[in-house]
Amino acid sequence: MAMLGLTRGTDNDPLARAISPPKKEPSTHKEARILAEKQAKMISDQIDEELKKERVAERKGTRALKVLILGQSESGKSTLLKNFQLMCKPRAFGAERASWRAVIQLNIVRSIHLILDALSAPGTASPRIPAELMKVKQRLSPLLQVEDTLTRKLNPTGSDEVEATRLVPARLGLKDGPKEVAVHSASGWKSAFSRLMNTGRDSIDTLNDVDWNDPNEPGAVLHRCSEDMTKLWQDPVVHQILEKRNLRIQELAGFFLDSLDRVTAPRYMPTDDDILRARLKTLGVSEHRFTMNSSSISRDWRVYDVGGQRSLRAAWIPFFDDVDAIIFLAPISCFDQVLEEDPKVNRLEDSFNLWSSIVQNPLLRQTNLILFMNKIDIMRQKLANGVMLKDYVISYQDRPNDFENASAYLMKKFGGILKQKSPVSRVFYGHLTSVTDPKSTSYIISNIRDVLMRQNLAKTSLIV
Ligand SMILES: Nc1nc2c(ncn2[C@@H]2O[C@H](COP(=O)(O)OP(=O)(O)OP(=O)(O)O)[C@@H](O)[C@H]2O)c(=O)[nH]1
Ligand SMILES: [Mg+2]
Repeated sequence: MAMLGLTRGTDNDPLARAISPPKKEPSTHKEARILAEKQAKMISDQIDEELKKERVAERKGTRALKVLILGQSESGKSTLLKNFQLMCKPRAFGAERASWRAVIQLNIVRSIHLILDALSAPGTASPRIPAELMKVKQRLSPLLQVEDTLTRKLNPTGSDEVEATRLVPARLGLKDGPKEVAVHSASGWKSAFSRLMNTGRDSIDTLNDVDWNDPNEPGAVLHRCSEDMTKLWQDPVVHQILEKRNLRIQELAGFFLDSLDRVTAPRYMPTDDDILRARLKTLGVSEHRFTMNSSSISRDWRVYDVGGQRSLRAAWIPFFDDVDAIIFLAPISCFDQVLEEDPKVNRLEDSFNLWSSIVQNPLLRQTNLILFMNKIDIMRQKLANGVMLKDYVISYQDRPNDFENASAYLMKKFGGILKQKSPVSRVFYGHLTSVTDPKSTSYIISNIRDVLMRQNLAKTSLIV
């Protein structure tokens, strides 16, 4: 690796000029500069050494397998990554349990905020709100105040790691909406959070991180509002209004309103299942290292989780180089939904287009493409509730509106795109998944692991 700053005297080079020391440098500055340069050289040498090792390992065929998880926003990428963590690093996964509580609380507040917005939204077709429900609505107003406190809790050091934007429920005709919190990496915010928890403040219940003496503490506010939230969620008028506005809160990412009693209890600790259901949007790309074992072979994997929102997709491309496999998540239950970032685009259509551009990409010719048709649990429910696939996918025509036929049809469509658009002929690996179910997901991950490791072993023995 070239060391900038150690080679001087190139007067014509503007970069060298800009970083060279002043002609009359005081001796203390000179010493500090020389020390800094020595340290920089040491770091540079270490990086060179690591790169050398990586290249040697690569030649021997033992470099880490590189796997990218791709798909649109809310497709389940970070949830799939949590499954990898649960399988390969269960202790670390468990140690981070408490950090997820604030995310779950924020998810609850978001659902309630959306319902309250729907009740306040203008619209003559909505039923009249009974006086008792109005009182519940009023008593729940402190909940909306804790959104900011919760966001700050997720970002105790005030870093750029965490961002919060307001969702604008355009369909409701309102200016303001609940908060959507997003993070840059899957681990930074958690370690900042646990550092705060380990400061040992006496007044705080460290197991729960809840200061019960503070009336504004989110955990305490949620606990106090629990009964009213349940009343709101179970009210038939509320359900009529939500139905009229076509708002299916139970399908929202991070839905916990059916478990309010448990999740708002004073000593609540998120379960594995809760963590898999918690929603925290990803910004940027984060790398995660796992050691995978298959038939007595052990291999390092680097798994990359990315942000799926449209504006974040350009950041995927630098990671396409040398990638062994892409797991592409297409949430098929979203066939009747539009993108949050662009309400003109149907989500399933977006998944087809994205899949199509990935299978065609020349940089990915050598890459295994594995499709997860995800959220099949929601898909089953939706079709059973009578939402018609043919209303959104015209080519489905009069085929039966059941899960078996619908999923087989969509799988064929994804497979067809691969066959038609891929520049090389390749195997189509397609799975029906529900990545919030850790049991079936770990079974699928094990299958993929075995296929990739066997394939890589075959390649290595050809090389040797
Ligand atoms: N019911 C159900 N929910 C799922 C499934 N997969 C993911 N989810 C939920 O969908 C939400 C979104 O999942 P994420 O993993 O955060 O989505 P993402 O693809 O990482 O989204 P971005 O970070 O915005 O790109 C989470 O609340 C998950 O719990 C599934 O198969 N079934
Ligand atoms: Mg994510």
